[in-house]
Order: sequence, then structure tokens, then C-alpha cells
Amino acid sequence: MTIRLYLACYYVTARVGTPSSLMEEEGLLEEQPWRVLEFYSGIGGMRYSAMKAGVNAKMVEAFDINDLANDVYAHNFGHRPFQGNIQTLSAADLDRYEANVWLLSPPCQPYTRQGLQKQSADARASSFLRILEIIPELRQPPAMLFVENVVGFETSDTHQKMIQILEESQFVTQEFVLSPLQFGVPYSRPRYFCLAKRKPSSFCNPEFNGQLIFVPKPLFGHKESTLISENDQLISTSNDMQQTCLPIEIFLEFGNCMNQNTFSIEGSLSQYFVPSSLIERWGSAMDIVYPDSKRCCCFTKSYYRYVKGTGSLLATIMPKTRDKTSLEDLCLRYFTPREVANLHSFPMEFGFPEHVTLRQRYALLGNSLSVAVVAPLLHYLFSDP
Ligand SMILES: C[S@@+](CC[C@H](N)C(=O)[O-])C[C@H]1O[C@@H](n2cnc3c(N)ncnc32)[C@H](O)[C@@H]1O
Repeated sequence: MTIRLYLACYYVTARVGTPSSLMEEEGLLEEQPWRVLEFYSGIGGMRYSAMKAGVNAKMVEAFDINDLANDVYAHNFGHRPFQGNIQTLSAADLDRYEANVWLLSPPCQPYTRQGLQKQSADARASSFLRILEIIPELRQPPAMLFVENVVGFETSDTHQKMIQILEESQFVTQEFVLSPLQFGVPYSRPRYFCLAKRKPSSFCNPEFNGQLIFVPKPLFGHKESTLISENDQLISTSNDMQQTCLPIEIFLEFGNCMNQNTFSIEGSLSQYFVPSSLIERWGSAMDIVYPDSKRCCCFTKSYYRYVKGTGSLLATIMPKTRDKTSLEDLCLRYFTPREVANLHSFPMEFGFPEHVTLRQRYALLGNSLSVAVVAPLLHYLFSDP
């Protein structure tokens, strides 16, 4: 079944800070906006990143198979993504959009360390492989591509295939593994990113072509002070980059005063309180952070359903001595969905439609991405040398 195409367009943004009408008057809008397709759009992390990056882009279409994610996207952007399996798109379908930029954040389960790591053999990898195979079949291939995935993707056979197809289709690539911690956000969420430009386009720092880079410095024009490791990869000089991060309290919607008493007064807040039974059973596996902490763990789509490895819990009582206080006394709570969105650097205007349940909100956010990381990467991708 082929997905029917709607050619209705919707806009990301003109350049940040300058209304487009004003820019037109000033004669600044000399260039046509880039026509962008957003694959695996989820709740719109890529779109928010493009907005934050201030790139001159027009979102031509977004695609996602998940009904609920599309509800959230429509709620925030006033446009419902195309609902269907990306695998069913043909080259002719995609050519009709006349897009020149593709943003893709395909499913990561085939590559996660906790998963079976079946890579390309996992059915959830098929749609991405198919979309890659379409590139050489296109009448008008994209000029730029941006791919986001989990760390582990870069060693997969899907990655190998992606690089092979991109090279054969005349793309140059630069790859990154970056975390929000490297952008001042107290949030550990390292992710893999591939930036690709089709020749004759090139990157501002072409000396990084074909490399996997672990520091954000090339994005900001720094060429020196990045180190080359034994296997020629750029590595971070600093193990303690979180020292430069803001404290977690800046990202909280309920401050330190939120304790058990507050929970009982404010009925709806009680849902964030961690029950004693969970503390007893899973206490030793919990990642506990404090309002003054400068790091918290990655929130996954299973946050709030499971405790182990799904994201940090917040101590709302600051103990005098941290290592001697019982967990019960810390008045532990879950981060709220708004706070997870804050740590993902989503804008304040982002919200959920009422019918989306708490668990669904966490699941959708857990699948999304860090705007603080993706925005500068997109800005770099869209910049001309
Ligand atoms: C890693 S998430 C991307 C989330 C997105 N970047 C965001 O900011 O929310 C992958 C998304 O791809 C969607 N998806 C997975 N397989 C798909 C397919 N074959 N066709 C269309 N969408 C698919 C899922 O519903 C999910 O929303």
C-alpha cells in the first residue's frame, strides 16, 4: 500500500529573531527556504531543533506511524504528520515533495545495548534500510541528510550500509557522538548523529569529513584543541564536563519544597511520589539526584513503568550527609513530564493534549531527542563554508 501524499506545506520558521515580513522589506530573504522532510517525527524534537537552529527551512511533510505521537505533534504544530509506514513510501512519492533536506530519527531498538542488537535483521530496522535504498532511485536526491540514533548504531551493519549508500550517492559525512552534558544541560543522553551533504556542497570544517567526533567544538568553528586518539577519532579532553552544567533545580517545575506533605495537599502531585514498596525493592538500583546535582540519567520510554536504568529520581529533601541518609527520608519523586521536556530543552510552549496519559507522555518523551544537541548540529549542517 502506498501512502497517499498531501502536498500541503507547513512552515518551521524563518531565521530566528527577524520576522519574515521585515526581512522581505529589508531584502534579506534572498534565498528560497530549504524544503525539509521529517521522517519518524514523533513529538517533533527535530522540528523544534530546526526552529532553535534558526535555519531557513520549510517543513514539507512529517511521517510517523504512531497515532498518539501524531496527536501531540498536531497539538503543537497545527499539522498532523502523515500517518503510515515509512517503508511503503516509493521514490516517486518522495520525489513529489521536491524536498532537499531529510531529517531522520529511526527506531533505535535494533541497536540498543540493552536489546538483542539484531541490527539490520531486526524488523524495526527495515523502514530505515528501505528509505536509504531509495536514495539512488530518486530523480532529485536530498542535498542534506541528518540521522539521529543511539550509541551502538555506529558499529552496526545498518550503519555500514548507510555509509556505503551515502558514499555511492556522492555524499560526504561527518559523524558525532554528543550528549547534552557537553552543552551545559545536566543530562546524560549520549547519542549518535550523522550529518551528510551531497557534493559539491561541503561542510564548514571539511577536515572532519569521514570522522567520528566526540566533542562539539567543530560546530563552533574551533579546529584546534580537539584531540586525535589512537584510532584517529576526536575525543573529549575532559571527563568532568558536567562541572560546567547548570544545576538540575533550574529545570524543575516544582522546587525543593515539594515533599510528601505537598503531595498530600496537591492530590494530582501524589502520582510523582515514589512508593515505599518500590524503594524497598529497587532502592539499590535507583539513580538518585538532588536539585543541586549537575547530572541526571537518560530518561527512556519506560520511565515511571520500571525503575532500573530508565532515568533518575529526585530527592526533594536535601540531607545533611548524603551517603548516610535512608532513601525513605529523601522523599523521592519522579521528574514530571514537563521537567523531562525541560531537560530535553523543549520550548515552554510544548505541551500534550489532555487525552495523553502520564505513562504515554513519558514514553513519547523517552523516544525523543535533545534540542540542545540537535539544534547546533543542524545549524552546522545548514551552514555554508
Ligand atoms: C526514535 S523515535 C523518534 C522520535 C522523534 N525524533 C521525536 O522527537 O519524538 C522513532 C519514531 O519512529 C516511529 N516509527 C517507527 N517505525 C516507523 C515506520 N516504519 N514508519 C513510520 N514511523 C515509524 C515511531 O512511532 C517513533 O515515533
